[in-house]
Amino acid sequence: MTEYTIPKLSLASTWKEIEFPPLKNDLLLRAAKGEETERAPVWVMRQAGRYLPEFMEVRKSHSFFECCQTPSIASALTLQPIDRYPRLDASIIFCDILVVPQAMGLEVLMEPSRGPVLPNPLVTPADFSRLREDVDVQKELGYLFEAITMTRKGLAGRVPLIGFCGAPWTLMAYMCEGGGSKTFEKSKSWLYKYPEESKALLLRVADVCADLLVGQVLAGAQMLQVFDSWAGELTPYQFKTFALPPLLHISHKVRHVLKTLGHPGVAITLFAKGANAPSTYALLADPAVTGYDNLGLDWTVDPVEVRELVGKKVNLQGNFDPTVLYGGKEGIEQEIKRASERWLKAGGGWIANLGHGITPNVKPEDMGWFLECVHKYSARS
Ligand SMILES: Cc1c2[nH]c(c1CCC(=O)O)Cc1[nH]c(c(CCC(=O)O)c1C)Cc1[nH]c(c(CCC(=O)O)c1C)Cc1[nH]c(c(C)c1CCC(=O)O)C2
Repeated sequence: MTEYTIPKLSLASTWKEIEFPPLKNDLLLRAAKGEETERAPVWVMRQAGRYLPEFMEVRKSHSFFECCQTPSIASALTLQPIDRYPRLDASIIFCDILVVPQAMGLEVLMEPSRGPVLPNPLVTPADFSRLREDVDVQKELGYLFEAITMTRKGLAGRVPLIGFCGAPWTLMAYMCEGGGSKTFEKSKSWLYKYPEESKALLLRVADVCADLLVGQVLAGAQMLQVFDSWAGELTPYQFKTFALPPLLHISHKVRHVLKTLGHPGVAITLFAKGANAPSTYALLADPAVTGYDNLGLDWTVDPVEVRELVGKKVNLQGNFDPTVLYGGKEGIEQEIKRASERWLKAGGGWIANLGHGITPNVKPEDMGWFLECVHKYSARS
């Protein structure tokens, strides 16, 4: 693969001409630069999702991927939580990580009871022949760029807009398993049986991810996040050997291409869920090396302990237990107070978030209360 080929994107030459309303709340962007902000900016993974009645209403008449692929719907869904919760400090574009395998030529369905299903997964490396050689991100995923520009205008500067993609290992897991998995039998056996082919696949996926992220930034995304939801399935050795190189390809390519196009660049967050070995943190501690300014933490770690391991160069995001939202008003308040004290003790840039996505049975008013508590208890005196 030629390193860092400039993707063919319609916005490559025109991005400077798009005019956006000025940003009124820059808390997120400041925390992502390492500032110890007056209180933590807060947003939630999957904040536009099934716990919101207004989301379910739209889903009655549109399939999941129809929502992703129709810019006006994706934009409306992104704005739903922002309209409902004035305390949110960021929006994240409505889409899914699995649009990358789709762009590479695999069919992906979203089944109501099972979640994502890929009816024809990759079984052996011979199946690479079913993947597109050169993925034209503009052609396959241009709808996402359109949705981003539309959404950033619709936000009217209320909060910044985050673009995202899945991490290559997590996407490979879906592409080989054919959907979610408890054992990761198929995808992990690839790492043992076909290590070199796995690396090649991961890099191919990474290249598409990088182009997708570049396109999102040119379209107006003000920050980026890479979701490695299944990083915790890997041994620390496998994370270093298989997951990390393509993650670095993404961040370095995104930075290189944006610079080449005269763009100042944006902060990038890596959420490698479950990648909590001290030796893994050591690999991710320096943004100058990794290209990732922020690390998203899941709820199983303590921010003071992580801060001791990573130092202060990298900013941290997280990591309230997602099930705290089922804890009732008092339970929510107590836990946000307790956990916020740990975060303030940890110091450095902090973006408040849950340690994983918000789940469908959360009551919308409890989400509102959670946000209120974060505003209160994350304040630095
Ligand atoms: C692993 C993963 C996926 N998708 C994503 C991840 C990484 C984050 C994580 O670990 O949760 C990322 C994602 N998916 C979605 C977003 C939108 C932006 C946001 O965070 O609000 C984002 C950032 C919408 C979605 N993606 C999905 C929904 C719900 C599906 C529906 O409407 O039927 C939404 C709102 C579907 C989806 N998509 C995926 C799964 C496993 C599921 C089923 C689980 C579920 O239903 O919650 C794959």
